[in-house]
Amino acid sequence: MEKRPPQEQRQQVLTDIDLDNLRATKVLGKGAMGTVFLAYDQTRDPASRTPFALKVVEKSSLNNKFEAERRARWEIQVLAKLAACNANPFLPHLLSSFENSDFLAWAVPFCPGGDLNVLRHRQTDRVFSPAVVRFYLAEIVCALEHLHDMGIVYRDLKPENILVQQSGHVTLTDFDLSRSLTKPRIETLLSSNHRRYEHQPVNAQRKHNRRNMSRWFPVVPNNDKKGLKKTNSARVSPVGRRKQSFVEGERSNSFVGTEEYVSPEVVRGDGHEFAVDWWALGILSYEMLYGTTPFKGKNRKETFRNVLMKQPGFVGKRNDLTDLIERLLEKDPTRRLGYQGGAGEIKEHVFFKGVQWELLTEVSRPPCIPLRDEFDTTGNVTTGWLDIKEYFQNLRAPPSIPPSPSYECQKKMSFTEF
Ligand SMILES: Nc1ncnc2c1ncn2[C@@H]1O[C@H](COP(=O)(O)OP(=O)(O)OP(=O)(O)O)[C@@H](O)[C@H]1O
Repeated sequence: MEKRPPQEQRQQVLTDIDLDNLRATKVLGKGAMGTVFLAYDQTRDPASRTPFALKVVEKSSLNNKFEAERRARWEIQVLAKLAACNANPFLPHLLSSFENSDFLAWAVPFCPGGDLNVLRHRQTDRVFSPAVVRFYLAEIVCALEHLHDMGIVYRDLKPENILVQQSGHVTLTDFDLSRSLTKPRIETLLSSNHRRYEHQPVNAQRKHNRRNMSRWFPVVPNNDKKGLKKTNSARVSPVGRRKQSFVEGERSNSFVGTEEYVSPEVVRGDGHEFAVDWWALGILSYEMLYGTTPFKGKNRKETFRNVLMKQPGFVGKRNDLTDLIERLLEKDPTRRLGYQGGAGEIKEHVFFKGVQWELLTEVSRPPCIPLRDEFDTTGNVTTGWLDIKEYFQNLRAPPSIPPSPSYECQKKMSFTEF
């Protein structure tokens, strides 16, 4: 009889994986690029006690093979870096990877709680209380801070990419859109014009790209007339980025990421950097609070126009959270909270007053603790085994939709220790 694993997943180390030695129990999700399985390593873990998430990309199924493979390899690289730097508790890390002529696959810790979009839809009124928003935002700020310190812009922050771990703490997923701001790139940028954005017409602003380079170099004024080479770095390959949605609230992923989360500087086609993540944090905070994003229009054009022109609307009395949102949704990236002082500036906002940043993982009662539904009450694995290679052979049939995860949600939370 296979027994139920302990509540907290043990620290996993998978040195090598081979698809032939893995057993999958179900499909956890499907993205544009790959399929994510709940898997076990039969050789090292014959009792199937230590599940992990295995993302598998079938090379022949990729529309834009070169670009998609590049993105997959980049994601593996980011996850490997995260593993090497002793993983942040709110970021995943690479457990192992595998490649042959047909597949690219990599393993990361399993998050049984699904994503924040699913979780929000399970709440009364489909919104989180400000205390819950604070809990999750604090962890996400720490995750983004860690990535930015590594020189990586995440560029795909949205509830669907925030997963709930067994412990109830969150972790980011999906790094294929992320991008490194490398030193040579920064040097190139330094030779450009650093005039501050003024409130100018969009076309004029387009000429004044800028980056925050103070993290690596002191920002010095430079009179070089040549403008920055425009980066269309948020653009992704024509590979569709539509993510399978398991609940209401599905939204489309476009050539610039997810439309409702795209920042004004990206819409304008200006170069962009870390501040795009702080913009997305503002959209995320708004959606967690109100259950909708602030600039959503009837179509992409209207959404983008709203992103550029419209101010976010707030219901009811203004408070610390609405102030934070407003400051993150500053259209001019150079005036946006986090632009000058990075995550530190956001952590100091009054909404986070009292948060003990070093003790976030010590918070014993996160808002929701997922139930391990792949195990029945007697501790047996409830689902059958799935042959991964066979799954891809049969892929012509539509993928099955995984059930929503189960949660034990606390009715009331105490944030006194938080
Ligand atoms: N570690 C994990 N634990 C549990 N489920 C996961 C994990 N990683 C991914 N998933 C599930 O698989 C889905 C797809 O994963 P992911 O977003 O990484 O794939 P993708 O192909 O990169 O998607 P996209 O089209 O957004 O690029 C996620 O939305 C999530 O539901």
